[in-house]
Amino acid sequence: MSSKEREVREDIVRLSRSLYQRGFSVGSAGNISAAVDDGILITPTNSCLGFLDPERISKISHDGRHQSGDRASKEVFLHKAFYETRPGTGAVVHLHSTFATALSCLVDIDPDDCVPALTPYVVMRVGKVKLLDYVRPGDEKAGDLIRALGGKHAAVLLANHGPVVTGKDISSAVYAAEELEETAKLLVMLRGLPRRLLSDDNVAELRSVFGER
Ligand SMILES: O=C(O)[C@@H](O)C(=O)COP(=O)(O)O
Ligand SMILES: [Zn+2]
Repeated sequence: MSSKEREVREDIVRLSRSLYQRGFSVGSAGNISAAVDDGILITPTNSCLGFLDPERISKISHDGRHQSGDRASKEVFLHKAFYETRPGTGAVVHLHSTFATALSCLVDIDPDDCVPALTPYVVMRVGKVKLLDYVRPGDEKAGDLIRALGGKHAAVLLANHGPVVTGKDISSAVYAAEELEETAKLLVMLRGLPRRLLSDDNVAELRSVFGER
């Protein structure tokens, strides 16, 4: 195993533990993957993000075949679809974090922009979030839904399930997932209040200065 892969495995363990300890995931919910030169590392199915063993993390080839470690997360199709369609994706984080999941259950959110631009940081870190139709966890159709986005979104909400967020590497993806969760919390807190969103010009300025997610 290359020293780079060893480092990525340690990063997955460390950041997953941190997410678990801060309540971004509970029990065995959620899964995290990261690209390495010769495949994709992904958390094993039914594993707890708080207690991962770097040696037992699953490794699959780019075409989805199991290479080593425990059995891969059942959401491997979802993760693979992001790597295949969004160039520059180095990691994918799926959580059941409370507020983002709450948003994914609301009937009146805009499916094309379900996390409106409340603050600059969510625009910079997360970008426009698409709501994907409900499919059973582990259903291969989730991969088709991601592929149909053509790589345009760095983050999605799976209806009645939770967020999936990508990044160029594991820490960027985790930070973006945290930002999405905090923004979802603000949106839920502000429901029913006359909130002010960033204007289209504000968002355009952020995208031109910091790039589009
Ligand atoms: O919600 C589910 O069942 C999955 O999406 C999940 O979060 C955990 O599945 P595994 O990664 O297969 O444990
Ligand atoms: Zn899930």
